[in-house]
Amino acid sequence: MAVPPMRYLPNCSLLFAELPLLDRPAAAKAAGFDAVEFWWPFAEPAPADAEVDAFVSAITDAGVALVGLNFFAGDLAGPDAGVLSVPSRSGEWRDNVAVAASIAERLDVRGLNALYGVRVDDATPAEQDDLAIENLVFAAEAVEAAGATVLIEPLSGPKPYPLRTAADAVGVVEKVRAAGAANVGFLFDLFHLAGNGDDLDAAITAHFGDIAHVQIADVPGRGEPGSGDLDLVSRLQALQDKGYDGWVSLEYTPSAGDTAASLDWLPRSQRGAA
Ligand SMILES: O=C(O)C(=O)CO
Repeated sequence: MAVPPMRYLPNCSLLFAELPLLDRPAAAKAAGFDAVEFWWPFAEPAPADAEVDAFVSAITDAGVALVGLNFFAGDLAGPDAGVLSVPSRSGEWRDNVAVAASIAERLDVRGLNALYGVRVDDATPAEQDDLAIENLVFAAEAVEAAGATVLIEPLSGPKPYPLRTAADAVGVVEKVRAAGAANVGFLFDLFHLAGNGDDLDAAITAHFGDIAHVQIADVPGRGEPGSGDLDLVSRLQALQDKGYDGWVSLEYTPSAGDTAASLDWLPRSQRGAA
């Protein structure tokens, strides 16, 4: 498989996960990458300063850029997929935004991924959507000084997560912009969208101007490119042909559990920042 020369980075919540979290940035650097991203790396929305400092040091000591970071998303391995549209969790969201914004300022993080949250029984979809826009504007304003963009991602899977298509996610981007925050963009995750049966080519055509970040994994299985049957190469080529010059995150689970072996498809010469 020959992928176009783009700026690739590993998502270190899934890649290098055979190592302790704080050892992963250095492992990514040793594997040839200049940048990484993480899902929220702490159990709490507002961890102790010492925990944050240790994470920041792991990034800077490794000599990589932290390009992307998810905001706190609740129990992502369990029932949650974000907290920002869940009324009982707005306090956690606001506490978390302050910490995430400070990390963004310290490390010059470009994109902060704001998972939308699942539907809950004690609020209507309309109430959750109104709260989501309010909380997204709050986050966008908080990270503006760092020059960062808030990212909106569609997800696949069984949770009652309402953003399933590119149009769903871009609809939220447009509402946040209409509410006054310009630094918000669409996270074009090819794995989740393909898993939901969305038309990737149509999404690139219709929503290219809103794409602020790209994530890839193969389908089915969320393994490395080549482990499934999704045509990632032609979609990356289409993005490049249209002028996408942002980052492409490798957000997959190495199919044999070994990150080094899972990177054979990406020559070392294509791993550094272009
Ligand atoms: O939960 C997931 O699958 C994600 O992609 C989070 O960003």
